[in-house]
Amino acid sequence: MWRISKIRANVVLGIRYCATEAKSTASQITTPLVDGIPPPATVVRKEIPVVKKILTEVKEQDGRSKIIEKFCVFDDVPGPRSLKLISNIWSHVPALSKEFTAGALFQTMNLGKFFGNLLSWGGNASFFQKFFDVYGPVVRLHGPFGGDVLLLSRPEHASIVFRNEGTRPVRACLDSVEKYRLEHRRLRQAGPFLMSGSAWEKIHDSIDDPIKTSVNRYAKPMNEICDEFVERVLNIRNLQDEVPKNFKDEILKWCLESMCAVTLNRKFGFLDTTGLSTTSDPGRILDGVNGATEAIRKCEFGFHLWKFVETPAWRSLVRNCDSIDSILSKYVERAQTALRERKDLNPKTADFSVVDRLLLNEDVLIEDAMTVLLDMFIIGANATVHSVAFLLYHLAKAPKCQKKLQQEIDGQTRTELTADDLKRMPYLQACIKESLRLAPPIPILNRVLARDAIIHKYLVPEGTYVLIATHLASLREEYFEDARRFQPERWLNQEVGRLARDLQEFASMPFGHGPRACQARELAEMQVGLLVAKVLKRFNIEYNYGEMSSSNLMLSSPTKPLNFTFYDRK
Ligand code: HEM
Repeated sequence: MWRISKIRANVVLGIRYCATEAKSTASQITTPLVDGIPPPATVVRKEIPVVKKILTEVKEQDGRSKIIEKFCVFDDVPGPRSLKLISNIWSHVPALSKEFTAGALFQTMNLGKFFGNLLSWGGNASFFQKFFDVYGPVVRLHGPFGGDVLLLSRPEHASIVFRNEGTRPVRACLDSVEKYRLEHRRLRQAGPFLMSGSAWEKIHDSIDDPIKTSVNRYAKPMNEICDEFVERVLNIRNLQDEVPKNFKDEILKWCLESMCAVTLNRKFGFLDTTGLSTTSDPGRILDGVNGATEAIRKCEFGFHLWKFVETPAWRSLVRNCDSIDSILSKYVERAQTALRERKDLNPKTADFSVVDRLLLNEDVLIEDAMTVLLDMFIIGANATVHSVAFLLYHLAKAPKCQKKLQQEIDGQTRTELTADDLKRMPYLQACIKESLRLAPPIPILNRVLARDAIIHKYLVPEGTYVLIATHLASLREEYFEDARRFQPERWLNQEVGRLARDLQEFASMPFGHGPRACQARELAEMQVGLLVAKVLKRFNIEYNYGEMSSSNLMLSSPTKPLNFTFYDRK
């Protein structure tokens, strides 16, 4: 087999023809707004310069030549010219340059004055849509501080990226959290979400089994915590049966309690009927998670000034992460002491939490276990809360679907549901998938290409940083009929959407793909499904405040207060 790099090294035949002058045309489409992603309104579509495809001819060993591929070189990938200009200026400032940094793109985004109307974005994937509307399905951004970025969204392109991500795929994100751990705390690891290479593989393997087995092991406490959540709703709703505007905090409390049960096998009392004292451990964890999330969003978005000076957002990140760390480390140390006193240390026969299992692993230090915990409590919890919020919202807005789901839930006679029970509820599973299709908590995946790949007939070199706006693909009519409608039934059919079977999985990827896909997918699906099943068993839900969308590319969250109305079911 000829490798692409070899092809490049060989003869490249053909002449690149001059680009035609860019013209502008306008098109108008009106479809409803979904999750903050407006359909392309008045789009000034640039005519992409026509570049003649290049015939690639390779010399075979016997000296004969053979044309094996047609492609365009990477330089031909269209993208905003002004960025190229900025790139040239900034390339003279090597101190700012960092390869593969996700920040490059977000810094780029802030240079909005160069894009005129492109700047009017809502902080979510709609920004990317504007690039695609102007430049087509494959867009190259010349990162001003180094590291070009390739923007994609289509399933056929995503499938190529994932085929070429290698066995230890590299994902780049959350530089601020990485700096906090590696430079500020001087830990040896940045955490499972952020690490790469063999260190990532080691920690990945060490948490895989503990997380997966916790799904069944902790079904009982997870059920009890969902029941407490239902009680909490009864306690906090007003005379009109509406819950307070800060209901997102209640979902976060449920999620953290559930997370503590699984990771530390311990009850914290986040959902206590008497409320949470801000000085209690659960109160401080809640504040810490909220504060850290906000600080990370601020740091990751816009200019990464905190890389050079201590900005208020950076200080807040440090303060909040330190606070969560100091509380949780107390419990991790207690878990370690308890383990020393235990006689049966065989994970197959004894009952161990995720943290116990990590501590029993000789390769894992306490500080490694802490980074795992913090990733779960900040990144995992935010994704779960977002998923629950939008599932409740979509069901509230689709009463027929809500009723159909309630019928399925009522068919369950057991009060304590296991992951298997939930899997046997196809409509519930379809509702979860559909809600995640419309509002994925992580709307953009990223990878660094592990080898050269041909994407849309462009030869994209190894090492290119690729952003895949998977959310935008999920909203395309080409792939899903009536794509902006919450229609769980579509997942019950054999043929989902309009794509060939091998591409269907790339049209909606809320948990990512490949070796770096979400490690807690089963756990998260269990938690979300269980909570919604318990809530709908007890209540009918309404949401009376218009359309909800989500903001932020990093740790995204609903844009409106979640003051649902929970009516008792008759
Ligand atoms: C419904 C809720 C959740 C969603 C939609 C979600 C989604 C994702 C996505 C999209 C990724 C990146 C995948 C990729 O780049 O291909 C990811 C990674 C990850 N998630 Fe989740 N997640 C959720 C909940 C959780 C929870 C609750 C935990 C922990 C208890 C968790 C732990 C992780 C970890 C450790 C990774 C990094 C995996 C790696 O890089 O090796 N997630 N998640």
